[in-house]
Amino acid sequence: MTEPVRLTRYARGGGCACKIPPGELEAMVAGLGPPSGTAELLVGLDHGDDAAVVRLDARTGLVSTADFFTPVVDDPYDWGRIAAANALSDVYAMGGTPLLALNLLCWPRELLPVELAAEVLRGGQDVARLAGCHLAGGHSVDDDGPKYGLAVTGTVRPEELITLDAGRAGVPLSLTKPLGVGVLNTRHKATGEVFPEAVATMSTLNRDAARAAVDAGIRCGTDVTGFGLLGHAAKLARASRLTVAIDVARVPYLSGAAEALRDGYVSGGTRRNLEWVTPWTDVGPTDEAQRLLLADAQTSGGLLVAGELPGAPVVGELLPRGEHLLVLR
Ligand SMILES: Nc1ncnc2c1ncn2[C@@H]1O[C@H](COP(=O)(O)OP(=O)(O)OP(=O)(O)O)[C@@H](O)[C@H]1O
Ligand SMILES: [Mg+2]
Repeated sequence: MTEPVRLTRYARGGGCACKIPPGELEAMVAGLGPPSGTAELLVGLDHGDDAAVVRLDARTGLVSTADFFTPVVDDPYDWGRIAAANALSDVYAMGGTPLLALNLLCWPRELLPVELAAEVLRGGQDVARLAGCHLAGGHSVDDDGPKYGLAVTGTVRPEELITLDAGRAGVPLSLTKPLGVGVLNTRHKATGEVFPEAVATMSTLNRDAARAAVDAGIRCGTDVTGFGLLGHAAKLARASRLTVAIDVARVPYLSGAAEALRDGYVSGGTRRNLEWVTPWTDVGPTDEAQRLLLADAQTSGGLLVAGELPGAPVVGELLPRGEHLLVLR
């Protein structure tokens, strides 16, 4: 009998933890200069929002994003579902509705059977179907390691756009999924243990959370992915020219997250996230373990929105800009 393939063995950093760190990414794209096209650009590169948006007409914006990454779990079907939910999330995070998606697939043909790639794509297709989004094409290349994701196009009503720079002081911050998938995925990669709760949260669409946010009139937010709660909160604070206070005791975690951290399952991406935010952070009463969990690199994480949503815990508040971008309290 042959051993089942462990897909995470073929991943350097897993999932959104394989993203280029925030500081390096910003330095890299800074040289691009301002975008220039004929359509009115509603959201561009200014603040590193979740997707780009151009105006089609008075009532419609076109939302465009692409996301792909290395395996976060060994099961190819689950990885496909997670990668698709994560890619679609950037459209939801802008207050939009995904309409059309294309597969982006890198596959080491000589190392891994093509049947596994078909399972990955089947997972992506099933999640796109749940989202009511056509998955109707893509691009595939032979590569050293597997990577999968989607390019997604959607629409948004311009007045319903959710962006990083629309925050106002005094507004509470809500988080729609628990943290901890980074440390649990790191443990899964090292030991093969499966964490069904983590797989379930990562493959859950942010569609309902986004709809609730738009209906509640929320206009500021993002999804919490590779830069962790602290990294994404810092981007929101910077873009909105505010300070974000995080009420540490209110932040929800998946079960097993604290143990995984204690047992040392911390990705390099998480450590880089914490290093990136530390110069701008008042760490308050927190210890390093708490800060690492708050900076845990998420894959297909929840929405962090400025406002209150039924069923989502309030984890902090927007404050007038003080000495720090982030205050942990
Ligand atoms: N190579 C690149 N060229 C131009 N812009 C880039 C490039 N890579 C990333 N960006 C932009 O930088 C910003 C931050 O990217 P990042 O991938 O962190 O955000 P995201 O798309 O919200 O990802 P996530 O799926 O993790 O939520 C986005 O506005 C993205 O479009
Ligand atoms: Mg995003």
